[in-house]
Amino acid sequence: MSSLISSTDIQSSIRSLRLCFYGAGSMAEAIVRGLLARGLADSSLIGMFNRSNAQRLEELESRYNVSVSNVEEEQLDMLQDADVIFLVMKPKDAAEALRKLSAFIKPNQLVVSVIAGLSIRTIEQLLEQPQPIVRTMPNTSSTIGLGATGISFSQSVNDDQRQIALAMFEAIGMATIVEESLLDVVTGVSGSGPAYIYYMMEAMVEAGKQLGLTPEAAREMTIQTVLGAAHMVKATGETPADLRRKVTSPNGTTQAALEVMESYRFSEGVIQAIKRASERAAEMGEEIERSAMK
Ligand SMILES: NC(=O)C1=CN([C@@H]2O[C@H](COP(=O)(O)OP(=O)(O)OC[C@H]3O[C@@H](n4cnc5c(N)ncnc54)[C@H](OP(=O)(O)O)[C@@H]3O)[C@@H](O)[C@H]2O)C=CC1
Ligand SMILES: O=C(O)[C@@H]1CCC=N1
Repeated sequence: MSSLISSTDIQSSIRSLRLCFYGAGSMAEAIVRGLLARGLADSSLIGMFNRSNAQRLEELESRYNVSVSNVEEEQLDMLQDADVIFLVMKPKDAAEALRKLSAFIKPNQLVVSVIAGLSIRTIEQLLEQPQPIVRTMPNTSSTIGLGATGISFSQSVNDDQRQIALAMFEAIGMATIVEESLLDVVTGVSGSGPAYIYYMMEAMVEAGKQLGLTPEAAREMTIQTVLGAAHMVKATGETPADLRRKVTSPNGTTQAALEVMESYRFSEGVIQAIKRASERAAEMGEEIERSAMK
């Protein structure tokens, strides 16, 4: 693969790559949908398979025109023929999947993992050979091109492969290269992050309904408020704290609301939640590492 890329036509180079998605759940779909929507992949070169859910494969085939298979030999062909293999199964299924892959993976095949907690070292252990590995932590907003992805590389990833990986994740949102040791933090902040915002939105909609808004009005007002707030931070370049102060009139409604939030230790709760998510990512990585030793 190293001869494929010049910096000027990286996008067309990526389009010529054969991609295999080992796992066909939410995250695999988010990446495929994002890459296709941005014209950065050719559906005829994408293969996807899962463990047992045939109906899910039919859905993906009809939605994206990708190749799918529930036949083991065909799945092995997809893996063997791929330039890039995406590991998109749950952490608990990773060790078994990687052991299977170790039997035939070739040194030039790029492995891209999105699995929370799973370290490059454990992937290498399970593959039992040096391999170019890109460890990432994206999020589901990649589906609409607004993902946020942290990326780390194994030592054997060459410059072309770095560019390929970076361009793929930049095409489906923003991507930042971080030290591998920080990927668990990225998981806590942005990997799980969309769920925190949805959780907040659920509560805002519920409050609106309880206070008499129709469900539709509560939902629409909440969506626009979150969208507007995120855009304001980005468009103005001001800090969230400054923008918050501009909403908060002395002794007004916002101050009253924020005081209630603080009495429930809202900020502290969010900080502790993100620390716990990141700690949990490390625990999940250790669990896979232990099963790799067996
Ligand atoms: N969801 C999210 O927001 C994010 C998830 N991640 C990471 O992405 C990974 C996938 O998560 P997500 O997409 O949510 O999970 P899903 O449960 O939606 O999908 C997992 C997929 O893996 C398949 N699978 C499991 N074992 C095997 C196997 N041995 N061979 C082939 N396919 C297999 C499952 O098949 P079947 O259904 O047939 O069992 C399913 O298609 C996780 O490791 C997670 O940490 C990272 C960032 C964000
Ligand atoms: O909840 C999880 O474990 C995965 C990782 C990041 C988002 N979802």
